[in-house]
Amino acid sequence: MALYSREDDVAIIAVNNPPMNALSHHVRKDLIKFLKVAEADENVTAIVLCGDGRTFPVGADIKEFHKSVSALGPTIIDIVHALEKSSKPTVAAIHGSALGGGLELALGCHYRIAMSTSKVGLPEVKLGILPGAGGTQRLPRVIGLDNAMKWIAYGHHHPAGVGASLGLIDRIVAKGGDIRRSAILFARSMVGKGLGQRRLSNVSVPDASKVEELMAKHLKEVGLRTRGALAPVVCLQVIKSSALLSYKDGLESERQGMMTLLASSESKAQIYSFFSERQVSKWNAPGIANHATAKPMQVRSIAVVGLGTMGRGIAISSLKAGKKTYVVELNSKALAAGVKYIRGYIETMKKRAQISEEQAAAMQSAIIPVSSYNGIANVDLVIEAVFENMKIKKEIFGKLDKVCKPSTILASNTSTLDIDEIASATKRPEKVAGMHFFAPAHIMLLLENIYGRKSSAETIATIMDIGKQMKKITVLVGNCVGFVGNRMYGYYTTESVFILEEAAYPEQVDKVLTDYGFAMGRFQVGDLSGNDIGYKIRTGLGITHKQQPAGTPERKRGVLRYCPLGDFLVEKGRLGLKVGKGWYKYEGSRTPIPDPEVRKIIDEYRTRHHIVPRDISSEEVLQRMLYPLINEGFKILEEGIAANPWDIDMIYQYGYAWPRHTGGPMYYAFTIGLPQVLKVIEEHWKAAGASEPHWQPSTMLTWLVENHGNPDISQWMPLMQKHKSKT
Ligand SMILES: CCCCCCCCCCCCC[C@H](O)CC(=O)SCCNC(=O)CCNC(=O)[C@H](O)C(C)(C)COP(=O)(O)OP(=O)(O)OC[C@H]1O[C@@H](n2cnc3c(N)ncnc32)[C@H](O)[C@@H]1OP(=O)(O)O
Ligand SMILES: NC(=O)c1ccc[n+]([C@@H]2O[C@H](COP(=O)([O-])OP(=O)(O)OC[C@H]3O[C@@H](n4cnc5c(N)ncnc54)[C@H](O)[C@@H]3O)[C@@H](O)[C@H]2O)c1
Repeated sequence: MALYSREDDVAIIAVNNPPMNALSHHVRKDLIKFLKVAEADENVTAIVLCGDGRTFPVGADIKEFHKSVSALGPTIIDIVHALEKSSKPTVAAIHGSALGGGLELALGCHYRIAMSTSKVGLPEVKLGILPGAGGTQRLPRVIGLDNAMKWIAYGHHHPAGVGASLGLIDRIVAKGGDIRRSAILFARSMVGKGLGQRRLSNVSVPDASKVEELMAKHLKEVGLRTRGALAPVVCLQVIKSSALLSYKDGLESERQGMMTLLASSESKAQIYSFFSERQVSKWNAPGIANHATAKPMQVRSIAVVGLGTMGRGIAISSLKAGKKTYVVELNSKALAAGVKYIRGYIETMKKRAQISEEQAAAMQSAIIPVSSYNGIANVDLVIEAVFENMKIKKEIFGKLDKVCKPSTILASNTSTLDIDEIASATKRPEKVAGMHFFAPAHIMLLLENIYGRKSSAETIATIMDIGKQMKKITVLVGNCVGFVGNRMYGYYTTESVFILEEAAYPEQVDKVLTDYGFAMGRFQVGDLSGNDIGYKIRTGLGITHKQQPAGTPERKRGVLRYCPLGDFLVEKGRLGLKVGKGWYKYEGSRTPIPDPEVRKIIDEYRTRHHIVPRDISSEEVLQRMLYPLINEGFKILEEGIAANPWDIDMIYQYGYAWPRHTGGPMYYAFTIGLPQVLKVIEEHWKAAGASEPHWQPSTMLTWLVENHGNPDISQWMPLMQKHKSKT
């Protein structure tokens, strides 16, 4: 709802719809009603619009989208027009954030004042839609076409100070000031001044003459940065109309653009992603605990053991979260190198103004270098990030168990190993868990937390809370080889080399993936992270080409199909970008260049095995890359390793750069339709048989299709649970 009050001659209309003052239908009804009251009251000379509680409205109520209620009048644009038409000065008093429809309301006001700490923006594009209450027409009239294109096509939130420098905000109220009082005084001071040019629909776009040039520039940038997504392109086209058409016709173009986007699968996927991102924090470890019942332990200090690629980033994340951070290497040279990197990185963040001088100083003084486990006896949490080797990890956990105080939680950053086996090296398995960060750990937003068979409720709640404090998208999963992310990814890479064998070169496969929306294809990613990583894992499993006794068939490992092309590359020193060659070659930059040498390796291999390469369609490549991964996702759900399909989707969006506008592997399967996905998987299974188990259809997928067709993704788990409880 909204609240109406008077401060002498100034009417105050405050949106009151906790937690974020979203502009739900009932709020819109109140706003229009109170604007009429204020307009009719002759004792009112000016009107202040504000938000109660945490914030100014942050936009339309996203829960109403794709439901008819979002279209029910009064709409936000009706309120924008009522604010603008008012004969009395209207002032938006912004605290917290003014986003989306919230900022559009503010653009309807004649004036805008904001707290210096506030954020403003039109982030609709991140929901796969556009600002649909006049924002595409009004923002360019204030901040110019060039800025508006940037703001709307990327949807970033901007500090109010930046808005002020562009003329969007008329006055800034310093931190600690009273925004409502300032707005009342400001509104009163504007009474009697002309409102004509304050009504944005009357104003023209300042840089309208540059429209074609700006359009070309932004379309190019958007194409590169938000590959494959429709909304940024439609946003730009609609903003363009603000420079070419009347306000009224521009609004019509905005309405049509909105209708197109609302009907797209992309907006549904993005809205799903918005809620999924928030849903994952409501974790559940069945039979142990959940987010509502378990209490985290207070963690003041964290020790990071191993300062290689991962440990350094984890230590920076810990320092950013304000923790006293012990950094551990047994070898003094390795310790010094790790500490130097961490200290240097903090200074770089300071230089780039990503952190203040005080924060940098606090982080520097919170680093405690240690070269023996005894030095970390009293820490609250240890995160181990040493070599991926079970024997070494068990040895370290055994030692940590003896040295650390009984309450210390011991976590491993292993990317594949069994958490229960690691825990078995301690006498405190209830205090052991996995915290799987992604490289680079201080940049990547995903944290995949793993609970073991014996992890306690408090341990799980604590690692989830630490993820939140580190500002990560933190997803809780159960224990299995590779957990959720890497277990599924394994089949993606397996199938990719099978495609090379049969039909395509790396650049062809990668092109299909980038056309789908990935920033990079599978082979470019391999080169970037290092082809030796996978090689080490395969070596651990004893399956690389080199490890096989003479006479072993090149294309078989036991009964399973195998393709050694990745082994050949590594054995020829083609480790990836770091050495300038891998699946591609690199000539002094990160740009991958298709390499005739790689083609030769593939061609010779095909000839040796009498494989005649065949034509392969992009559709087949995409299905073969994505469907085994999806199939494995269903197996993971079936086994209870992930509690919900959106947990998997968030792992893929934030850990593996899955294009957000398709929602994630599980949501994408829902979009395609489960029956169609199952049909393709079954065809491959029939053709490949037991030698390619990743094509064996998941029982859950099969059951869902046979009994429910393509049920809504929100129903997959309830339907399965109901079914299981009956059987
Ligand atoms: C059937 C066909 C009909 C066709 C008719 C079409 C007509 C449609 C006309 C539409 C006009 C469009 C108007 C406008 O242009 C569109 C919009 O405004 S879209 C919304 C734009 N705004 C945003 O995207 C902001 C979203 N929110 C955030 O980014 C963050 O919440 C925040 C503001 C940065 C704060 O972050 P945090 O502090 O971390 O808080 P949380 O994110 O955890 O949020 C707390 C809680 O609030 C819920 N919530 C937040 N914003 C909204 C919202 N806009 N609507 C609904 N709910 C919201 C959030 O989900 C959390 O709740 P929980 O999920 O934990 O229960
Ligand atoms: N590199 C990645 O992309 C990535 C991603 C996610 C998870 N992981 C996992 O993180 C862990 C570390 O990987 P990495 O890539 O950082 O390895 P790395 O080889 O870069 O670093 C390992 C570090 O551990 C140190 N070390 C070894 N034994 C030690 C001991 N007993 N005590 C203290 N320090 C010791 C080494 O000196 C080295 O600095 C592995 O389990 C790996 O699977 C790696």
